[in-house]
Amino acid sequence: MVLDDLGSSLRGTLDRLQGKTRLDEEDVEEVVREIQRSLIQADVEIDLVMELSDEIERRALEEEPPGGTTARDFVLRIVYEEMVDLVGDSTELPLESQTILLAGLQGSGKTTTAAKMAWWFSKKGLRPAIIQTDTFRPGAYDQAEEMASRAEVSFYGDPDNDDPVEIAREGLAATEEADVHIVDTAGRHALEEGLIDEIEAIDATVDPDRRLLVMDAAIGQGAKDQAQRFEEAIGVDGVVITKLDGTAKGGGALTAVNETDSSIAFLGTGETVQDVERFEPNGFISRLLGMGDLKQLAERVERAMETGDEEEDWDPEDIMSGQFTLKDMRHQMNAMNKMGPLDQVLDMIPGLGGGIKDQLPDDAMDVTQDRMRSFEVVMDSMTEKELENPRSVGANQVRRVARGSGQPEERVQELLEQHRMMERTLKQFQGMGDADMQRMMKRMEGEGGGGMGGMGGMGGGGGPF
Ligand SMILES: Nc1nc2c(ncn2[C@@H]2O[C@H](COP(=O)(O)OP(=O)(O)OP(=O)(O)O)[C@@H](O)[C@H]2O)c(=O)[nH]1
Repeated sequence: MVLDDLGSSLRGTLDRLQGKTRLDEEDVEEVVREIQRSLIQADVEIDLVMELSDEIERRALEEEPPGGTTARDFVLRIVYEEMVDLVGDSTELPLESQTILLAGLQGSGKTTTAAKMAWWFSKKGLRPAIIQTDTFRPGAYDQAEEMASRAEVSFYGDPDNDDPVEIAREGLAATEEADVHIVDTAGRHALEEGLIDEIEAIDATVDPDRRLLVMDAAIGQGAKDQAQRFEEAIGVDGVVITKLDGTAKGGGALTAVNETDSSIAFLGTGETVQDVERFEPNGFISRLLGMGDLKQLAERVERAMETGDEEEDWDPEDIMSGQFTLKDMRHQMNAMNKMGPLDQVLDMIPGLGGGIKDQLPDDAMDVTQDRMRSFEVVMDSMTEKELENPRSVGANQVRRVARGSGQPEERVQELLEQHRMMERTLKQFQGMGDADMQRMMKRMEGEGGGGMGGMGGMGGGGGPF
């Protein structure tokens, strides 16, 4: 899909930040370089690339990662927010009577998009009509009529009339029973004066509620000039990016959005009238970065910032007294991102510290780090409710979380099983008084300190991770 390169190379760079809770300039420069490289490859205009990457760099160096947030999540949230800010929300398209004018170069996909949008509006219960004013390209009328019948919507054109403005006027009158009028216009190979004059005349006649610039995803560096000219001529309220089902990157359309201070309305993903998607920034950017549901992650980091340093608020004794949630597990995993984490956590829990840490096998942490990384990615795609109450997670949620995180369902199940095991172990400790706790620790140490007893070792399987 769009900007796929950004997803894979950026993911690699961000994963290298996995164990860090603080960012140095070198880390940030590496992430920014990756973003610049990928956006340029995706045909985003260079000035826009520099503007975006400067802001990411500034924020990553100036802003404090909130407690309990890894450097990777912190940078990811910044990249996500800046990308969403760049593409903006989808163009407002109220489900009510309106007239929409489509403009764009020859072959950009206007006629196809007119039929796709008409089909989309008809599925929303509205009565759309397409008005075909292209008198320039032979065959335009027949193609438009054919596509309108495939979309099963009203159509108006006049193959015997060579005045597009008159066709537009007559078309509005002839389809007055429709509530959404989509006016398709002629394209040209380039931004000729004739094209601009014609589109200005049609615009003045139909006085549309919305003007959408239709752009082929492959447009590349030419997007800026094209967007500027149509913006000057009629003003652009939104962009439709077509042919995203091909290899094209679509970055040029991001330039057009920036240049016209507009937004993206639809994505064209094939030649049939059903191959159309309403633009949605969260899904678009999350898919783009290949990082599961980033909106969840961004909101979680946001909450960590609002509630202060969660790490300071979190008292490991909490897990001995109440419900043990996946958030507690995440805290422990974040603590593990620092130095010798479980040791610290154990030291924080009365009676659980002492000689146990010397019993942990050396490679335990390494095995745990790998599994922790994938557990983190899984948790990034879980809702607050699921994190608070993992026992409520059923088969459907497991499927959704696996899809959103890009992890196998088995990994999601493994996380839930590890949580249940850890919770069971902790319940054994909860009923104990300090004296009992001490006696238990002596017994465990007496048995060669077999790891954490019910908490298991740190190796694969059987342990809390
Ligand atoms: N694969 C793919 N092809 C598309 C898409 N949108 C349009 N096309 C194809 O691109 C070609 C041009 O589409 P049109 O809708 O005729 O483009 P136009 O802007 O109306 O062209 P003019 O009428 O000459 O100005 C056609 O072969 C369409 O089938 C898309 O999203 N994906």
